[in-house]
Amino acid sequence: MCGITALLLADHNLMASPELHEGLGMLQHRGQDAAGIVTCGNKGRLYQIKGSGMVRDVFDQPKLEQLVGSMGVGHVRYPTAGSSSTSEAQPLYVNSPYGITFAHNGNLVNAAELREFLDHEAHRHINTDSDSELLLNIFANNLNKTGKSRINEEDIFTAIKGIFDVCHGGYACVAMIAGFGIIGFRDPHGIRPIGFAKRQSPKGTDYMFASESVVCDGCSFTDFEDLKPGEAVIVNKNLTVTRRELIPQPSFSPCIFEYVYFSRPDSIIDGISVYKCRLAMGEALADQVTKKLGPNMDVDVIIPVPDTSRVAALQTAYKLDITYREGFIKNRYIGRTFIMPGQAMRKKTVRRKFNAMSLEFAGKNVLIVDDSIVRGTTSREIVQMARDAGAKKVYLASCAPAIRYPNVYGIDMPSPHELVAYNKTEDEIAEALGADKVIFQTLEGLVASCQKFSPHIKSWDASVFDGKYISGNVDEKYLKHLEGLRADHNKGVVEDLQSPETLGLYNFNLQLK
Ligand SMILES: O=P(O)(O)OC[C@H]1O[C@H](OP(=O)(O)OP(=O)(O)O)[C@H](O)[C@@H]1O
Ligand SMILES: NC(=O)CC[C@H](N)C(=O)O
Ligand SMILES: [Mg+2]
Repeated sequence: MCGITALLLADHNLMASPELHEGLGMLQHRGQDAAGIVTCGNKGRLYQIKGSGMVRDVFDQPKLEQLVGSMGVGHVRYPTAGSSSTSEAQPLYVNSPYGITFAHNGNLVNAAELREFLDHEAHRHINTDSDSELLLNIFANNLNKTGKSRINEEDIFTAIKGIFDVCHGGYACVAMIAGFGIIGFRDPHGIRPIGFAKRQSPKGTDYMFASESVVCDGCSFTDFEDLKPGEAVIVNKNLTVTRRELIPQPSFSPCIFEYVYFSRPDSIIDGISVYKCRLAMGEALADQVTKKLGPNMDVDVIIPVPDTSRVAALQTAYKLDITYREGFIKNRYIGRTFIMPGQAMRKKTVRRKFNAMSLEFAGKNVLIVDDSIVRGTTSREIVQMARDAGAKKVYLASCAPAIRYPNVYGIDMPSPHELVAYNKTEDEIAEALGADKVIFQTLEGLVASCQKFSPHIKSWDASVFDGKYISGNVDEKYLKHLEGLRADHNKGVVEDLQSPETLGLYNFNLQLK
């Protein structure tokens, strides 16, 4: 999952970079590998700072001051294609036509086909293994077909419709055309989230796009609206907003994992409060716990795995009328582990990140609640820590069902063999994690927890739970190919091969020193 944002200020004498930077800080939980901002000055010149690491590693005050201009785009990255090399940090840029910068959240499932088309037919040079570079070049190629020296909104809508026709997978995108304005669009299934909001200022209305509403809230924008599946919104530098649904009958299937784990609880995505969904997941989980452990269960205390499971775990405890306690203390300076690259780093980090307080575990039967169990990295360590802290019995409950299938739409889970639940029964999973029992949410329970707040959403991308992929182009052959490219044990090999020429065309990382 990546985070994207774009901002256009009504007052052309102000700078967009400070708020883009703040916005990226609020999206940090969506990507920790790289961050970047590109702004556009009044003469149509672009200014870029991007590099590997967290937002705080890439930017400082002097750098932000170099990013002049009242409009810009920003990105935080969690790679799902290519490598974590700095050369694939976003936003990406092509000078022809018109000077386009681009930021993408999601993943394409027909990247190989697009790459071939761009090479053989469009004759566009692709410099990295990033699928986002392909999306950008399809957009550029479509815009180029106008043959015009200056384009208008119609041309942009036609170019985006052209993307929808050929690019399959999950994609929420923002773009900026130099001297023209900013654009947001969302794939025809609306798998990945994006919305936009406005703010009155003395010179007119400012506009902001963001992956999550929390960014717009935090920057005092109001009237946040999600983009519809297959919709594009253009805000030009004269502050005219034009929006169009480019797919007549889109099939809306937003990613349900946004509600389980990815999004911040204080975001409203597609009209649904993530916080409320997590409370509902906690309640539904309580029913499963009762079913599996019986109404007279021997659980003394419920303990969440910080951070994401807290909201749901509290509600599970409330519904079961069992004491809730924060037994694991998390080091607040260590980021999310699931989105870190490589199993070795994830494992090491989990161990350093948590500390179990014996006074909450010693001599007790504990029910540990997490939002999801994916590779089992967290659960394995947590269960052991609970035992080391003196727990008698350790039950483990997950607010999401067992994850048994890869994700292909922007979450880096490319290999079923890395998933702890793959090909295992619940008892086998419990054994693998060292728990006395594991209890999973049912898929019906999860869907109902989100659906109750969103009767307008009839279908969800729940592919990691049920193996049903909404877009075309996902078959056994593709899944094998993806696993070959991106499974943890292969990723290292690919990255080594690319090294050391991963500096990127503009050597932007040299500016960072
Ligand atoms: O089974 P695993 O492969 O370990 O993945 C699942 C765990 O990873 C996530 O936590 P993370 O530390 O990324 O973020 P959080 O602090 O938001 O909970 C998630 O909340 C689970 O705890
Ligand atoms: N997680 C994402 O959204 C990743 C975007 C894009 N596929 C990349 O790897 O950069
Ligand atoms: Mg967690």
